[in-house]
Formats: sequence, structure tokens, C-alpha cells
Amino acid sequence: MIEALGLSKRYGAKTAVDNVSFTVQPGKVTGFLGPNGAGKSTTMRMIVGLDRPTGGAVTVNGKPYKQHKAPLHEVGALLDAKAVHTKRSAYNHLRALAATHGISNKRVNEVIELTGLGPVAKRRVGGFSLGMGQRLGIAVALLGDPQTLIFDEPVNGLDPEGVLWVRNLAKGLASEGRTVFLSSHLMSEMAVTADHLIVIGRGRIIADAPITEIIAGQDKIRTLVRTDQPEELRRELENRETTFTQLEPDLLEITGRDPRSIAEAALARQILIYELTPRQSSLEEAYMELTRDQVEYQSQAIEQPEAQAPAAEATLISGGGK
Ligand SMILES: Nc1ncnc2c1ncn2[C@@H]1O[C@H](COP(=O)(O)OP(=O)(O)OP(=O)(O)O)[C@@H](O)[C@H]1O
Repeated sequence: MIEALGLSKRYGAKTAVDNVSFTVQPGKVTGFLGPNGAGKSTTMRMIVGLDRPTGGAVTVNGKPYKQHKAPLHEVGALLDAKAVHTKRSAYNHLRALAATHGISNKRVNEVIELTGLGPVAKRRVGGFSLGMGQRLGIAVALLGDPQTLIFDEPVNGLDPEGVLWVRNLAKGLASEGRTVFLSSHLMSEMAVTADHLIVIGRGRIIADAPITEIIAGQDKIRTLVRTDQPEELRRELENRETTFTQLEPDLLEITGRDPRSIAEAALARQILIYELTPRQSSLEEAYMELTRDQVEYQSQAIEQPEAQAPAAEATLISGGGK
């Protein structure tokens, strides 16, 4: 279990983490989501004592990280996969860490097998691809068989098979009753991996709830309606709570009205409807909605010279990260 209370971190004038309180419970995968620069890595670094909080406190399994006598047995963390001695082999890197906690070679071999590093275990870490580095970072995290696991962007650089492997690993660890806290930018991945989500924006918690609640909470009722008389239907339904998007000449997306009330209004006016489909927000939409005002590095629409302004929407470029 991880418990943060009033946790803050300032770097000079910059407040990276602003008075956050949350609990990461055992037995489930808790996802940590937020736009670039939201404060995810800083929070995770404070949990394992790599950054000192400016305010508040955080404990792991009831104690601040640094008070644990054998921290590798309490918390396994993948924070910066590149933070390894590049001249050592993966095997020697793991052995060196194992030696600090009296962990056996048998366990070293076990985590090498578990993370699929067997064929490259004797190679120098310096030549590892991003994905192999991530696997080694995960092997380090698992080495002490800890109760609590913290993974910062664990699927970064992994191929689809690797992504699936991390997903199953995280779920498997949680089903053994462990605390699993992982950050990711891949919201679609979170949707299939996490049970609970903590969403952070500009250093503050903006949602902390089961994933199903986050999706449902953001979900304004939306319905797709196909009709030959979209204008008539629109006039019939128009009010302050209802908005319309014409997707095709005969296809409307109506927000703020449920399918039954749309069908009743159409029936009263003898407007023929031949498709009526309720739509559910995806996690991605819910997340965009939640963090809309919280993005530090906002995407910019590319300005088009007026003379050749295209009819199509402006292309979006993604915001810069670190
Ligand atoms: N050592 C540092 N010195 C100064 N500012 C820092 C430092 N580390 C982080 N920051 C700033 O603190 C804020 C939070 O950064 P952090 O790395 O925790 O965000 P993040 O959510 O992990 O972002 P990303 O998704 O891009 O990894 C950012 O504005 C970042 O620029």
C-alpha cells in the first residue's frame, strides 16, 4: 500500500507536485495518468526516496521508503530504465543488486527468465534496445519479490508482445494481492490494464476513482441518429442542453438527449428514424475531457496561410515533453 498525504514538490518557482493525497491499494492495478509534465515521475520518485518532498509525506507499506531496512523486498520500482551501469551485463547488474540484499542467484535467474532476458543476459547493458532496457528495469523491480511495485511508463519502447506481457504481469501481480502502481501515456492500454485510476494535471489530483466510474462520470449522453429529415428533428429537439453535430447528410450525433426522448420527439412529428445508437465515451475521451484545462504543453493547431486555407481541419502537432 502506498499512502501520500499533502505531498508537494517545488523546484525553485516551479511547483511540480501540489499538495496531493492518495492511497494506492493492494490487490489491484492502479494507473497513474496525466499529460506531459503533470508530475507523475516526480511523485513516483518521492515515493521511493529519490526526491525529497517540499511538503507532506508518503509511505510505502506503512513507512517512508528510507526507513525500510531491506527496501528491495518492500518496493520494486522501474523509474528510469537507462539508470544502469552500461558496461555490466544484465546478469551482473542483477547479481550486484541481489548481493546488497542477500538475494540468491536462483532468484536472479528466475527474474531473467520471467522477463525474457535469457538470451541477452550475458550481454553488456550499454548495447540494449529501449525494450530490453525496460525488461531489465522490470527484472530489477521484481528481484526482491516485493509487495509493492511502481512502474513509470513500463511499456515505453516495448513491442506489442512486450506490451501484452507487461499487462498480464501487472494483472498477475495484483491478483497475488500486491500493490501495483503504473504510469502510462497510453490510455487505451490503461483501459485494459488498470482497475483504478489516479489522474493528475499540473501537479494536482483531478480524479481518483475506479476506471469504470471515470468513464461513466465523464459520459454525457450521446446518440447517433440517422434520418432523412435532420433539420426537422433538430428543430424539434433544440434546447439549451442539447447539441448537434452533423456527421453525414443523414447522420446526426446528438448530445444531451437519450434515445427514447429522441424517438418520442420524432414520432410526434412523424419523422422517420432508421438508426438510433447510444454511444459510450471511451477512456481516452473521458481523459481528454478531464485534463483539457490541465495540459502544460498544449498541442497547437498549425496556422494555415489564408490564401490556401484548406477545407479540412487543421492538422494537430503533439505537444513537446521533456
Ligand atoms: N529536476 C527538476 N528541476 C526542475 N523542474 C523539474 C525537475 N523535474 C521535473 N521538473 C518539472 O516538474 C514538472 C513535473 O515533471 P514530471 O517529470 O514529474 O512530469 P511527468 O508527469 O512525469 O511528465 P512526463 O509524462 O512528460 O514524463 C514539469 O514541469 C517538469 O518540467
